Amino acid sequence: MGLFNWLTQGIAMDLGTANTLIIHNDEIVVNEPSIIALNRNNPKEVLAVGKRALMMHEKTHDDIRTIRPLRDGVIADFNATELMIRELIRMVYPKKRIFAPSWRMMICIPSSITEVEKRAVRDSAEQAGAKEVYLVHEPMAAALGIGIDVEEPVGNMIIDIGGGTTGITVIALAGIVCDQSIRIAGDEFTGDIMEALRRYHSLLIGERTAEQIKIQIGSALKDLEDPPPDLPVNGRDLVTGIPKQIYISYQEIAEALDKSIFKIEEAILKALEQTPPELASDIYQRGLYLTGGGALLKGLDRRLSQKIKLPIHIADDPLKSVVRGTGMALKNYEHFPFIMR
Ligand SMILES: Nc1ncnc2c1ncn2[C@@H]1O[C@H](COP(=O)(O)OP(=O)(O)OP(=O)(O)O)[C@@H](O)[C@H]1O
Repeated sequence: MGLFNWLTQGIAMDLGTANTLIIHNDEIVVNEPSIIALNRNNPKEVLAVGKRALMMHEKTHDDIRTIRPLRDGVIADFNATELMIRELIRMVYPKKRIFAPSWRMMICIPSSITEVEKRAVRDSAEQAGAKEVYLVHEPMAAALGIGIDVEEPVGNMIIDIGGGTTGITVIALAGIVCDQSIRIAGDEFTGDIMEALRRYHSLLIGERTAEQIKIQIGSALKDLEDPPPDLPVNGRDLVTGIPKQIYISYQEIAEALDKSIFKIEEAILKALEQTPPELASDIYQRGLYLTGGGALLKGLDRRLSQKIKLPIHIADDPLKSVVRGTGMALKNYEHFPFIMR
C-alpha cells in the first residue's frame, strides 16, 4: 500500500434528512440523527451533534439552538450542515492522529436535487475536510444496498420512504429511467400523529414523543396480524394545561397516517403509469422494493400490495440500505458510470 493510499481514506456517507450514516472500512462507524446543537450567541460553536443534540431538542433554553440542517432531503442550513458533517467525520477517528488522513468521500444525494443544491453538498464536504468528493443518486445507492444488479437490462422500482421525502424510481442499465419524489415521508407521519392526538385527545405532544409512537406502534393497517399493545403517551392537556397520560392504540395511529399513506400509494400508481411498457413488465414479474425508515411501518407492505396488486419486498435493513449501497459505490468509484465527480 503506497503512502498516498495510506493517507487517503475512503468514507461513504448517507446524508439524510433524519439520519446520517457513515461507512468506513466496510463498517458502519457513524449512525446518528441529523441534528446539531449550536450556541445561539456564537453559531460557529458546536455544543452537540447527533444523539446528544437530539436529547436537547425541544428542551433548550435561550442560549442553545438545535437545528436539523436538512429539510426534504436537501440542505436547508449550509453553516449547520458543514459543522455537522465535520463533527460526524471526527467521530470516525475520535483520537487525534499524527497524519490527518485526506478523505475520499462518496455522498448520496436525492435524484431531484438541483445543481445549486449539489454544489452546496460538495462545498459542505470540502469545507469539512474532504479532498475528493463523489456523488451518487440515492435510488442508485438504495438499489445497490438492496443487492440489485443495477447494470443489467432489467427494470426495477425502488420506493424509498425517508424522513423528508419518498422517492419512487425506476432504474435499468445503470441509469434512472423515471423518478418521482413527494414530500410525504417520516416527518409527515410524525406530524400526523401530533395532529391526531391534539385533535382527538386534546393532548399536546412534542416531535420526539410522536416519533417514538410511530416507531413503536405506527401502522398502515387497522387489522394487523400481530398487533402491538396500546401505548401510554404523556403530554400536556390542551384544556387544563396540566400534564396527563393517555393510552393510544395502533388502530388510532393507522387512522392518523391513512391520508399520507394514500398519497404515497397514488404517487406509486402514477409512477407505474409513466413507466415504459418493457420495464413495467419486468416490474410486474419482480415486484417493487421498499426501503428507508418508513418501510418499517407495520403492515405497509400488505397495504401496498393490496392496492397495487404486485409483490412488495422490504429491504433487509431499510435504514441502512442506502449507506451500504453508497459504500459499494465508493469501492467502485472508477467503474460505475453513474458516479458524479
Ligand atoms: N420502526 C419504524 N417505523 C416507522 N418509521 C420509522 C421506524 N424507524 C425509523 N422510522 C422513520 O424513518 C425515517 C428515517 O428514515 P431514513 O433514515 O431512511 O431517512 P433519511 O435518509 O434520513 O431521509 P431522506 O431520505 O428524506 O433524506 C424517520 O422519519 C424515522 O422516524
